Amino acid sequence: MKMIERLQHNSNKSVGAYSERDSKELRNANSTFSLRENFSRGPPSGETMHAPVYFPTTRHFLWMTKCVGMKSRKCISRSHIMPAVVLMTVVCVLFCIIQACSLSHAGQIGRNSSTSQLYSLRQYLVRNFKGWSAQNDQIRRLTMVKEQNRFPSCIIFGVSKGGTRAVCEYLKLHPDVVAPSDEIHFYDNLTLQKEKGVDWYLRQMPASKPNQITVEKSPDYFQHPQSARLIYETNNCTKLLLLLRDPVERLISQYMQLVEKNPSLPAFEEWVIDPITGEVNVKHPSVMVSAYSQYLGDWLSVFPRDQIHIIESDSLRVHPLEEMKIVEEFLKIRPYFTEGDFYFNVSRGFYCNRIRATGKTKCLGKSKGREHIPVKSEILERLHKFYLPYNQELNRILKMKFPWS
Ligand SMILES: Nc1ncnc2c1ncn2[C@@H]1O[C@H](COP(=O)(O)OS(=O)(=O)O)[C@@H](OP(=O)(O)O)[C@H]1O
Repeated sequence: MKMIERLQHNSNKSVGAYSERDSKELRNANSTFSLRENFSRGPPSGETMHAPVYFPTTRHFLWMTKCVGMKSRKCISRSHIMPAVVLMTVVCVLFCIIQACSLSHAGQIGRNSSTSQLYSLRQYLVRNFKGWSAQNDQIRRLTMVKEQNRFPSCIIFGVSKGGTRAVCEYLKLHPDVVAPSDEIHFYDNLTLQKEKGVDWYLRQMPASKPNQITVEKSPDYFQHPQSARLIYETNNCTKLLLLLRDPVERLISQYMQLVEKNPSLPAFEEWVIDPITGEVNVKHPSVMVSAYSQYLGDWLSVFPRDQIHIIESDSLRVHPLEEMKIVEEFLKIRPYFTEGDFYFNVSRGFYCNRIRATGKTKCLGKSKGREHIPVKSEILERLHKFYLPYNQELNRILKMKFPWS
């Protein structure tokens, strides 16, 4: 205490005149006082506020009166500046990363899982800090990157094994198109509709900019009785893409997929022919999906014909560029596809893509283009005969003719 009194006594000395020994002692003295203790004591009687440097509680007092208000440069020492610079650098770097991820998600930069995680972090921060959110919106307005989740303008609604993945992947190359990477299966799943609702469906769509359209592909919508009406109720302007393939080929393709998942499935002939009646087994939903006319009526009773574009699968396989140009026109997106975007991959047996930005090639996964089992001609004939009336009805409804109908 003696030492403190001496220091208080010296309080009218100038800072410069203060000896190094004194300041060392002052530091030690201050460190023995708790913050609360010092403030409750207040300045000793007779002590004036203009020289708080020499008051025993100087350190805390300084922080309260000068440093916090940043009015005095004296109190900003090197030990304060360095952490502040480091902190500001970290904040700036984080801000840049998060903004970059935002752009990336909007399709400006390549996407990967870590950027989408950071994008989610950014979304979380934006939601939670309203001030930052307002600032962020302003930045977005200024940079014209107004990205948001939108309901699909186009749904590839069927048919399963018709080449739906190929069309979706081709479309995703177009800069004006975004699409979820997976099938959403919302309109063919009553539980999803009841429990999660249409807001959930919207959240599954990737963010898009105003000049982009969203495309979704879930080929099982085609045979689901409620899908057409539900899609129309969500967005009656939705354009629909339908791929139709030779019904027998489509059935064999689906059987190949089923048998890969369940190797104990009977051989194709036994599976497709009902052992009791000796007729085509209509109990298999997969058999009936190829009876296209059965389902198409539902869609045409809800959607105007000009909102549905039909692609014949074999034509897409052989002439992808021509078919995609027609799709561009149908979707009213700017012409983008050129010959250089497609190349025939001999080992896969279909066209794959060449990515413009990187020059790399991109093919569909191994689950596409499975080798088909050989089927006896007698079974093939029976199947063609079975589908004939459905194909004729299809021609009548669509006023079109297909190579297999
Ligand atoms: N470019 C192109 N054009 C036309 N068809 C193509 C193309 N690329 C792949 N395929 C064939 O599409 C079949 C898979 O169809 P989907 O993608 O609709 O299958 S799925 O319903 O999503 O599982 C699948 O049929 P299978 O060969 O019978 O497996 C593919 O061969």
